[in-house]
Amino acid sequence: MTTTTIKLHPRLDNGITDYPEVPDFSGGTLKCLCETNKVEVHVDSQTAHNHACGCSKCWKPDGATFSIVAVVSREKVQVINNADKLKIVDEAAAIQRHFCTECNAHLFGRIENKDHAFYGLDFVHTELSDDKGWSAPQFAAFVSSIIETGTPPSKMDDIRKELNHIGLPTYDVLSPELMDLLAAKTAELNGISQK
Ligand SMILES: N[C@@H](CCC(=O)N[C@@H](CSCO)C(=O)NCC(=O)O)C(=O)O
Repeated sequence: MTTTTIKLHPRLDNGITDYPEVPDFSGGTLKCLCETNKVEVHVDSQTAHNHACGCSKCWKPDGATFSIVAVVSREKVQVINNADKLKIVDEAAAIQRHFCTECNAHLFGRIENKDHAFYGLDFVHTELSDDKGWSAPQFAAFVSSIIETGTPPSKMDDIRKELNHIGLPTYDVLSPELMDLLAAKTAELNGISQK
């Protein structure tokens, strides 16, 4: 189905596969890619805002151009095994991505800044879970950002078409709904009331 030679992501290249979203799904366990002593993180909830992300910072499986990442309340995220293998990619980043120091998979990204619009939410890659029922990707974010990591601008038209073809609207930042939340937080922090 892919019209471009670019690999979007194994779960997007043949359409949106492996996302049999289940209405009352209540979560599952994310496991890192190590053969043994896997880091395990239990997510005790369905996720929201699942999306393909083209930014340079979100974890992608080998060969993929996009990550697939969703959010969930931080209280629902608990490391249950091999926490000692986790480290933070960049403590100065808005999203503190906790990765496995052996296989490099990102288990969860946490926002610690209480003034951030998304404080209280963790970012997770549910492809790291064998449990079936997680929410499916709904849009593609930070699409132009893939140029920053080597995709030629000449391929962007085909890539956007392909993302649209599989049902994902494309944005060069986040979705309008999430951008509105970020802007409303900025207004709040600046003491501007919405009439
Ligand atoms: N062009 C940059 C964009 C980086 C960026 O802003 N990434 C988003 C991704 S969130 C998931 O969709 C973000 O909010 N980052 C905050 C952070 O990483 O701490 C690039 O590609 O690097």
